[in-house]
Amino acid sequence: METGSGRLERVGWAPVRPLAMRDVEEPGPRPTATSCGCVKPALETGNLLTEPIGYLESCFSAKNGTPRQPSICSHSRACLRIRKSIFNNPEHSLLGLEQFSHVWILFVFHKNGHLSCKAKVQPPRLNGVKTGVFSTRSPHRPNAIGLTLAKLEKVEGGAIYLSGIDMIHGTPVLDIKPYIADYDSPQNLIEPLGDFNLQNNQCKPKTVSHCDGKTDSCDQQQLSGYEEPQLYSCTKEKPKCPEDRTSGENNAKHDNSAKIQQSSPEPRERAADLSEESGSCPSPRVAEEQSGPCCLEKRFSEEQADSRLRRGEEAVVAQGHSTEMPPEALPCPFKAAGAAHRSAVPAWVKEAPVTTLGVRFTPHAEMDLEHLTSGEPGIGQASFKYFQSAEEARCAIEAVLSADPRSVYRRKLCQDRLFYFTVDIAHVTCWFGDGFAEVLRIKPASEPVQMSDPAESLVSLGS
Ligand SMILES: C[S@@+](CC[C@H](N)C(=O)[O-])C[C@H]1O[C@@H](n2cnc3c(N)ncnc32)[C@H](O)[C@@H]1O
Repeated sequence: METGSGRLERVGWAPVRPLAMRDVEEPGPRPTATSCGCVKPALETGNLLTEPIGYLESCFSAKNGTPRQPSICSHSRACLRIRKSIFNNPEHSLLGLEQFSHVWILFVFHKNGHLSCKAKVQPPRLNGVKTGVFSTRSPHRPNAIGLTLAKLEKVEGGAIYLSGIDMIHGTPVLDIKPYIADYDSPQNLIEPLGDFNLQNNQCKPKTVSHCDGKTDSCDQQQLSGYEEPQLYSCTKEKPKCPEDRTSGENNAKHDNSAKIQQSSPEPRERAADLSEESGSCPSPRVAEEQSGPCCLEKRFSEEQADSRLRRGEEAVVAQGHSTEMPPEALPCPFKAAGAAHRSAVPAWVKEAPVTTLGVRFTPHAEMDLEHLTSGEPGIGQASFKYFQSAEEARCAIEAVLSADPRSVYRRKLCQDRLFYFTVDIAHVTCWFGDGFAEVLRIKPASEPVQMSDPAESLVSLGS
């Protein structure tokens, strides 16, 4: 349940379970129960009373249409102001952070409504098939804590500006940590462990090829043999790469001699959509090959950066298994390989049955987008708060839609229904056809997004 401040009630407090059960199951110091049945916060017991360091100002106002992973939409932007109640001088807490290109953001899925106690979830990428919650990036988890690797655009005073995010406006942020490739990314890439057979709901272990070398050429070799999933198909010429401009704008940051992590990741169009699906679960469909063109040409260096990000992401999901195969029957890649440096993901992460969609805009929608940018009479003086151009807005809309943001339920049972989402000041109406999404209208969002923390306010990230 949510509190007035937008936080889940149980955040900071241990799940309310009978003490007798805890006595049996959990060794270690016993928490003390209060009269209300809560457990006293104590580091020793892991019952941490959290206090958000800030509330995110995001270009996504609601869950609908928010990317399922940060890598889906590099144009998605946000700002986080450190609250004065946390540190007297919030800017002091951010000293040195500007030397990093990427940061981990730990946050609360505050709009989940309640904490989840379901051990199995249905990631949209599995199209209705269930798997264990801890093998997914589902927002519905026992402690409702999210983890996102975001690009750090700039640090200004007591605020950080981010891009490549998948959190909604008002998200309570618990912590920021620098991304350090040497610590956070396993050095070697190996192939997916097995084929996730959706028809039989079984995992066929695959011959795993290991690369023990640490050179880029080795990585490259492996990657070149790897089929990239395509996440979006542009209908127009490729726009100017925003990262190019951003890096120019952030010269001061990049010129800093202390900044050494050139190998840091560049979250891009690739996405491991491991989030949970809410709604009903129709029967799984037979796996299909992913198809469709990918218009995002990448520079070689970006490819390398992407590969590093992939390795970082891949480390998150360690073992592939279906819900019907006992986990103990499957090989553990880390133990089997006897190497701590390797990461692996189940095949369903990379070869999901969910197709990447082509995205198109009707002439009407194209006109709407122009109006939105120019702030023409009758439309109002709309101007983007987060996007730096109409082209960025278009790219973000395309990226969101090409990853098919619909729930499995909608995908299967409400195919002809209109789909709405708001990004920045654009309220987008679209529909989905076979293998594509079409944007019908883009109108100014009627209501400004409300902050969870009333002390905070919207800022323009374009400045
Ligand atoms: C699948 S989760 C992944 C988040 C993070 N990258 C992770 O792995 O923990 C991302 C989805 O969570 C939902 N979401 C984002 N912010 C949220 C919030 N504050 N409360 C509830 N749901 C949120 C959106 O629907 C978004 O598509």
